[in-house]
Amino acid sequence: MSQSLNLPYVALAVCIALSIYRFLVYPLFLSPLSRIPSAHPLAKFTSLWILYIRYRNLENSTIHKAHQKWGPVIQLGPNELSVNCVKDGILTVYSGGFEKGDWYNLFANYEGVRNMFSMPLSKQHSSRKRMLSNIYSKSHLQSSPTMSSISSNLIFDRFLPELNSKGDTPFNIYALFSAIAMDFVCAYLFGLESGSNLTQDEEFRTWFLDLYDSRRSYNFWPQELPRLTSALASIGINLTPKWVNDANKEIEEWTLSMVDKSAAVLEKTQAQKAEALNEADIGNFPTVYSQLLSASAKAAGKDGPSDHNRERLEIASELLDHLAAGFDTTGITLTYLIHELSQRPDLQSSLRQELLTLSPQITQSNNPHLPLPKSLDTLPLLNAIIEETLRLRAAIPGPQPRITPPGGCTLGPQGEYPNIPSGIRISALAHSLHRNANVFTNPEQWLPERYLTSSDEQLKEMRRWFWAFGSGGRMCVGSKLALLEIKYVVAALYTNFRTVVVDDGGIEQMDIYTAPPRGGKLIVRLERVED
Ligand code: HEM
Repeated sequence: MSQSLNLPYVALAVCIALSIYRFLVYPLFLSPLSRIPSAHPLAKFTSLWILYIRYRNLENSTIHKAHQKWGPVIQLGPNELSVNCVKDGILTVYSGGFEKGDWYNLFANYEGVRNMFSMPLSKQHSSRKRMLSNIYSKSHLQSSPTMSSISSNLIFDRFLPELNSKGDTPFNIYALFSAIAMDFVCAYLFGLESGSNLTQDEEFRTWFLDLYDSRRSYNFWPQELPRLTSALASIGINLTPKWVNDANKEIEEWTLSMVDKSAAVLEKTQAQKAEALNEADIGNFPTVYSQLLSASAKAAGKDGPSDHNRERLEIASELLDHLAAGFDTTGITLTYLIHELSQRPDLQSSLRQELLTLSPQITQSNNPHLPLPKSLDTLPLLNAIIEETLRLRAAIPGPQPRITPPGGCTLGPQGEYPNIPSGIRISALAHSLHRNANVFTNPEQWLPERYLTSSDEQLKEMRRWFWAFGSGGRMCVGSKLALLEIKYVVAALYTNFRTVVVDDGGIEQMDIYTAPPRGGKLIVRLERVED
């Protein structure tokens, strides 16, 4: 009798002992992660702390402060780490074998149609990347007649006329930069005629940018708690408001319309190669669409794709990701570059002097002739200004999560943390890597001069830590396109104008993965420069 009475107490005691072991003793003393410093006292035991930080949009600054306090490897949750070093840090995590997890599912489009960015496994990802890398390479972009025609058209027929139309009226240059960046990327994806024209169509620009921005703060639930989000959705509780899904659908429809126009252009010209087109049509060639279509057909074999609608959605999902990844980031970078340069009139003058050495100069009278892209690469100040903006104001400053592979890994600059198990979420973030004071003196200051006066050794070190485009197999495929368009836009602007900030309220970057100015604007006034 007394024995059976004791049984529940014994069971309770066992449960308590097991819980103490599982939730206190193991994480504090026995887990291979136990020696790694915690970003917060709760991080060893629960993910609630880091979830709260993410929910409040405080992630990048909080993780950075924790790295400054606790070193290059820190624990964010029972199964989550952050690294802030190159050796046994980003070189380990981003060089292969560490797959993407559920966090990237959100970037699939058309109800789950994956694109390169959201493909979890490297095998599938690399086969898609092989289809696309060549057309995004520097050599291809710099020698492509289509890219040359696109650049000339967008700079002379859209961007400069738009700037000229402003007179001395202040305007939001962030919206204009987002527009020209979208037109560049869409023209390369779909061709000039089938792509966007946000630069000249202000009404459409406002519609699109509002639609796009309205969705920004609704990523938390599906990205951080995907299972809870879908479980609640299955019983009718939607954590993402319906209008966000509607906004996504509108953007998807818009992309499909550009895909279909590109298909019609290709069919009309019956050309798969840009070289086959005549001079007038060259800018209308849908480079990326055409490449993806032919590479997919090749991959499908001689019978071609079995489901044409599925193929259309696969292509649209991929291209939608490129336009979204391409316009937002480039617009943000240009905005911060102008914000910084506007505080430095002396540097604007030096930049202009450098730009006047280009041949031909980027003035309306030289329309349609632009200097070659490679001549822009040789301008030290222009390149230093861009590199420094990408460092201090990385458009994607937030963590890029990966999962530790089967077999685990070793972390820490001196390999201090061996035996990290598989299945751990691990990230690095440009925000922190770019603020290492041992590498970038006065890291919080925008100092393009650092690239002009540092020794070769220092420059090499700065470039090892430069991470605005990520690194490894999943690194940004569009980095060379972004740099090309940024250089043309900045060169066109400062050859012809000075910029003066009128209102920079809310210019600070949001503390999120892709980080635009909090206020969504930068109001400037242009002053025409005389020859
Ligand atoms: C200043 C401009 C840009 C910045 C700072 C930037 C930054 C990045 C970063 C950091 C990643 C890796 C993200 C991660 O793994 O979580 C990435 C990936 C990517 N970016 Fe960019 N990007 C820029 C412009 C562009 C442009 C113009 C395109 C147009 C094609 C583009 C397309 C992509 C794609 C498709 C990926 C996924 C690559 C893959 O999964 O292999 N980006 N970008």
